[in-house]
Amino acid sequence: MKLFTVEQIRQWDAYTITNEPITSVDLMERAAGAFTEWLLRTGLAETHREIFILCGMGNNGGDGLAIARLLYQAGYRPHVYVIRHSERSSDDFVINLQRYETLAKVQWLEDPQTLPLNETGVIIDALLGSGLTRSASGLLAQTIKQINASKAEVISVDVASGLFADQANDPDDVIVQPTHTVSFQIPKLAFLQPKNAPYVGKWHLVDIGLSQAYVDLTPSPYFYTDTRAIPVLPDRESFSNKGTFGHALLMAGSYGKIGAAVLASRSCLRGGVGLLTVQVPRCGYTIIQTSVPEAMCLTDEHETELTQPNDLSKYSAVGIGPGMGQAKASQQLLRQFIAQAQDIPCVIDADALNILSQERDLLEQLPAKTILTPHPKEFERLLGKPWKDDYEKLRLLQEFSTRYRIVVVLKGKHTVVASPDGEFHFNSTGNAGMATGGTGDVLTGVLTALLAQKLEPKEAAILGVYRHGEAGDRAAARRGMVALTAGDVVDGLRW
Ligand SMILES: NC(=O)C1=CN([C@@H]2O[C@H](COP(=O)(O)OP(=O)(O)OC[C@H]3O[C@@H](n4cnc5c(N)ncnc54)[C@H](O)[C@@H]3O)[C@@H](O)[C@H]2O)[C@H](O)CC1
Ligand SMILES: [K+]
Repeated sequence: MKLFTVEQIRQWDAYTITNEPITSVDLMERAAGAFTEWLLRTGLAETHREIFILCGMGNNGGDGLAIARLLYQAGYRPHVYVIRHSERSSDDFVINLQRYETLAKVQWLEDPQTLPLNETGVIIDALLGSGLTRSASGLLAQTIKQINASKAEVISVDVASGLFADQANDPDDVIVQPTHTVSFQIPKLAFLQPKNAPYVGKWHLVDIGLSQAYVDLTPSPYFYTDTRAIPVLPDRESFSNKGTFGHALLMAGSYGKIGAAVLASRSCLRGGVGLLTVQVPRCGYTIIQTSVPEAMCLTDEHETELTQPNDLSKYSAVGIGPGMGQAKASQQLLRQFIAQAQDIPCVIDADALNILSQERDLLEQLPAKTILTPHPKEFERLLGKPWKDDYEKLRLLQEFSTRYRIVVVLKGKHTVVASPDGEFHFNSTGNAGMATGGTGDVLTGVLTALLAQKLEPKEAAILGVYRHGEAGDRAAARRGMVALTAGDVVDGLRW
C-alpha cells in the first residue's frame, strides 16, 4: 500500500472531489459513515453507552458532527462539544453543525474542567486531524489534557488531535493518547514511527473511496506491506532439485552462542534453501550436527571463534554475524570475507554489524547485493551518531542505503526496509512477543535463504521480513506473546 504525506492526502481529496465527482460534504459524509459503521461493528458504543464527541472547527470537527448525527439517527444520544479554537471554521464543519442542530444541541466548551467525562464513557476525538499546522495550545491543549486524564476509552478520528501526521512533534507537545485511531483510507506516516506509539493506540483503516487513479499517478517513496503486494517466491516446479534453490553458507556462532547459529540454520532451511552449510567454531560441531541434521557443518580451525576464510565460490548466498562475537580474529575474518564476497549476495547481521561500525572503511567495500539487518542501537553505531527524531532517522537511513548502495532492514515494531532506489517499506506483521533473544538470528536465516533462491535483495528483505513477522504472529496465536521464543518463530514459518 502506497503511503502519502499530508499535502498529498489533501490533493487526493481534491482529485476525488473533481474526478469522481463528489461534493466535499458528501465525501465527509462517507468518511463519517465509515467511522460510525466501524464503531457500531466493534460494539464499543454498546458497552459504553455515554458517548462524548469533542469537535474542532475544521474538517476533522465536521467529521465529528456528522458522526454525532449518524449516531443520533441510530438511536444514540451523544454529548457533543465544540471547541472554539479559531476564528475560522471550514465550510463543511458549518454545514454539519447546522445539520446536527436540527436534531439536538451542541455545547460550546468554555472550560474543559467542566467536561463530565466518566470512566465508562467513550470519547470520540474530532478536535484536529491531518490539518494540524502548529502544536496544540490554549483551550485545545487543556481539553486534550482533560481527555488524557480521563479513564474513558478514546477513539481518535483519522489521527490523534495534536499529532502531526507526517512530521515530528516536539517532545513537550500536548497530544491525545487514544485507545484506538480510526483512520481514513491509509495509515498516516506518523503511525509507523516508534516514538508515536502512545499517540496512536491500536489503529484501524476505513475505506472512504478515495480515487485509485490518484494513487496510480502519484509517486511516493513510502509503502506499507500488505498481503496483496508482497513479492513472491518462484513456483516450485516438479522437476526442480535441491540445486535449484541454491546453496547457502551461514557463518555464525562462538563459544556460548552456538544457539544463534542453530536458529539461523533452522530458519534458513525453513526459508526454502536447497542446501545449507554452516560454519561454526570447533566447539559447535556436535551441536549443529545433532540439532540441525539437515545442514552440513564446516568447522573452523579455531575452537571458540570464527577465524577461517572459505572458498565462497560454490555458495549462492552467505549470512554472517549471528552469535559470532567481536574477537580480533573474527574482525579480520569479516574483512577478508567482504573482499572475497563481492559477487555474492549476503546478509550481514548482529556482531558483524558492530565490527562494521568499528571498521568503517569496510562500509565502502560492501558487496553489491548486501542486506544489513540492524536494530536501532546497531544502526546508530553504524551511523556513528544519534538522530533527533524518527523522521530524521528515516532520512539518515535513506542516505546510508543510497551512499553504500545496500538494502538496510531497520528492525522494530514496523521494521523498515530501505533500498538504494529511495523507497521505504514498512512491515505490517509481527508482535511485541518477538522482542526476545534469537528472533533476529531467525530473520538472518530466512533472508539468506531467499537470496540463495535468487531474489533481489530488496524483494528478499520485504518478503522475508513480512513472513518472519507473520511466523511470529502464528507463534503468538498458539502460545501467547509471553511464552513466545525464537524457536517458535522458526516453527511458525509458512510459504
Ligand atoms: N481525504 C481525507 O482523508 C478526508 C479527510 N477529512 C477530514 O479532514 C481532516 C482534515 O481537515 P482540515 O480542515 O484540513 O484540518 P483539521 O480539521 O485537522 O484542522 C482544522 C483547522 O484548525 C487549524 N489548526 C491547525 N492546528 C491548530 C492548532 N494547533 N491550534 C488551533 N488551530 C489549529 C487550521 O487552520 C486547520 O485548518 C482529516 O483529518 C479528516 O478528519 C474529510 O472529512 C474527508 C476526506
Ligand atoms: K482527531
